[in-house]
Amino acid sequence: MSNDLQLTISGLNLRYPGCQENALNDLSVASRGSRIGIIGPSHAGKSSLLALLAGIVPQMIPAKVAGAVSLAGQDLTTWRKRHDLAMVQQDPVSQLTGLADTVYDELAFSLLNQGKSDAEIDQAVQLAADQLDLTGLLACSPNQLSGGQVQRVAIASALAAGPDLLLLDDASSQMDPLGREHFFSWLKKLPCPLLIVSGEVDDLAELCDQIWVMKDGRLVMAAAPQQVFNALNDPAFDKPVAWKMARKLGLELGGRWPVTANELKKAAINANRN
Ligand SMILES: Nc1ncnc2c1ncn2[C@@H]1O[C@H](COP(=O)(O)OP(=O)(O)OP(=O)(O)O)[C@@H](O)[C@H]1O
Repeated sequence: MSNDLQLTISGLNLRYPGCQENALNDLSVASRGSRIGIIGPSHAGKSSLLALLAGIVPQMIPAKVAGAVSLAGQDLTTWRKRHDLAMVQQDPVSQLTGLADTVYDELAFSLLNQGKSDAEIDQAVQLAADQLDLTGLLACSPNQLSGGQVQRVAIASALAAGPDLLLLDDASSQMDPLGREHFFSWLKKLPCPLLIVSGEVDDLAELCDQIWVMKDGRLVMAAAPQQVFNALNDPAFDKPVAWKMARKLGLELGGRWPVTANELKKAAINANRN
């Protein structure tokens, strides 16, 4: 699989038992690039979409599903049999094994199950810990950690197994501002494709090749961040700070308001030249 996500969804409908409404309604979209951000208000269906891609729905959480999903030209079920997909859910504590005495053991857990050697496990654990800034916490009990630290452990555990695709559902919600900044700059260097649900529109604008906008189980728009935040006119969706500043200062770039710090800088330089 190339680094592009190559995810195609056609006419996807999902309804939980006993519900009157679909959680996903006739969703059709094709990914562009390797890092896709998903935004939307509560109940938009963001978590349901990720849970379906991960196989949690309908395997563990029952739901009626119709439509087609393919990854790299294979249908989702076939792709999942041949590849590793990792998902970090909204509540990181529920994702810890509950069996590990230390953060090291927690990170090693899935690798042990994969039958890796001690040396391979140690190398993968040290690398994942280093990437998520957890090296100093490897000897600690997972029970002693803050919410943001638990989120980083859950992400490092997912990463240690070397997934072909990473799904992150609001995985930075409990991190402090500095932790979140490190986390998003680390995501930029991630070698595998990524689908990330987050309310951090500034970070998503900087990180993502494409943003999917969802509301009430429907896809409202799928486009590059600059296109999305310039076209969205719904108060339910926040705009990046760069967009707000550019609009206040009248700093356009190619007929649109910038959405990243770099774009804002370019627009300011252009304005000074003219
Ligand atoms: N296990 C479930 N059983 C029944 N209904 C569910 C279940 N999970 C989600 N729903 C419903 O499906 C709809 C979409 O929920 P979902 O969690 O996917 O949205 P979301 O965009 O992730 O929302 P949030 O941002 O609040 O997490 C909601 O109406 C929700 O109540």
